[in-house]
Amino acid sequence: MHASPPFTSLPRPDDEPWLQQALALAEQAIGLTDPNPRVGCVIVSTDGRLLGQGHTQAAGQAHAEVMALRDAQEQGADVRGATAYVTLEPCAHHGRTPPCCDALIAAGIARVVSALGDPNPLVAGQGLARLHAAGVRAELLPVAHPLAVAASELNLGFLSRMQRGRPFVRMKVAASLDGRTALANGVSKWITGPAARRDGHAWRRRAGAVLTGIGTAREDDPRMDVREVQTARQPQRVLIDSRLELSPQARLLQPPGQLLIYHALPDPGPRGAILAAHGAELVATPGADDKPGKVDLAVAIRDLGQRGINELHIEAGYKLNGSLLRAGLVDELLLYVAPLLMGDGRGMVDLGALTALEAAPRFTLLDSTVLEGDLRLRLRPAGSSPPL
Ligand SMILES: NC(=O)C1=CN([C@@H]2O[C@H](COP(=O)(O)OP(=O)(O)OC[C@H]3O[C@@H](n4cnc5c(N)ncnc54)[C@H](OP(=O)(O)O)[C@@H]3O)[C@@H](O)[C@H]2O)C=CC1
Ligand SMILES: Nc1c(N[C@@H]2O[C@H](COP(=O)(O)O)[C@@H](O)[C@H]2O)[nH]c(=O)[nH]c1=O
Repeated sequence: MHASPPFTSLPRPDDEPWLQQALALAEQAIGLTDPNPRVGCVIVSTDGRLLGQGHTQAAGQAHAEVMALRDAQEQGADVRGATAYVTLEPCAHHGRTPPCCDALIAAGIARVVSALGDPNPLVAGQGLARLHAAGVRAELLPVAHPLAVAASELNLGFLSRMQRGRPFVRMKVAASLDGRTALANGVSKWITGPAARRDGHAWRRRAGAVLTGIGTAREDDPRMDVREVQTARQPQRVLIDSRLELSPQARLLQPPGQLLIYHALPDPGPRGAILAAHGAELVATPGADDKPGKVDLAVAIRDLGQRGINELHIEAGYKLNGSLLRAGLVDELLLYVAPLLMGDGRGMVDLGALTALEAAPRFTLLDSTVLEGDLRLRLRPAGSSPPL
């Protein structure tokens, strides 16, 4: 969903470092802006001086363009005639804050270079059109430009929600060399080392919600919060618990008011009442006839999109992982492999017995990194394309 020409144009060579800087600012908005996108803005004078910069704040607060204009003002810089580099098309609509386009126009900005068009089909292109109509030179990078790709990777969750109505789903798994995620008796702490676990928390922090299954809740009594890295807010915690079997003593219910449970019961009954009294929000999403008594995972994930969740982080056991993968609901696999063998035990993903390799899900490797002796692989389903 991008504005049509005449806006699309290749950046000039001297634009690229400023766009990179705007992207670096946008990265600072990770874990802060949900449900809004992560946006950075840099304002530069015609003779190449940095006048102001900023990134989007928490939802309801200032957007990147306003932060950059404020920064310039605080420094006494005159932004008339300057160029604003933004990682996402400035908004033209009144949301919780006034339109950024108007702020840029009022400040006398002469040129706006945007890495990405607004993916919201209801408003796409309107920001650039409004700037253009006000005499501002509005430019948009071609979608395949590496800086446009970097901007969309940073906002995959927002793009996914706008274009597919559901979050970008990242499944995290910590496994042994022989692909085990728990011993046969359910013990799984810890397979990976501290650096890999800290890295896992950085990915939790990035997400608007962390989702697990009742099997994991039962065996591990996990907290599913962000503790190992600093964060401005905790992601929403989500449990798939078809029959509302969660113990009221579960750590997921602490602190109260932060757990969302999808279940499949026609009537939540006394168990539901107890969980609700412990602060859980219960949502019935019963499956269709082929999965009676089970949560409809696609419906639950779509509901999370409606609640403003851009990136959804899954940390579940092999059963739920298998159901999500088979339903085509997984966009990325974050796999930590630790150098140990665990013998008989639980695998990563329950796919049942496949009879042909053609039916085996294949992945494309995005990147790999070593974290103090553990290996992290980031993979996407082969043939899938990100929601650009
Ligand atoms: N190393 C790692 O990265 C991790 C390891 N683990 C380990 O995994 C083990 C738990 O695994 P597991 O029991 O598979 O736990 P899960 O978290 O996968 O939860 C299992 C539950 O998910 C439900 N489920 C599966 N598919 C669906 C569906 N389509 N709709 C609704 N519900 C569904 C099942 O419900 P139903 O019973 O109705 O079929 C089942 O009860 C523990 O030992 C834990 O330590 C857990 C997380 C991460
Ligand atoms: N065993 C294992 C992981 N397991 C995941 O971490 C969860 C515990 O989360 P918390 O209670 O917040 O600390 C657990 O339920 C499971 O989902 N993660 C890893 O990075 N490495 C590991 O070796």
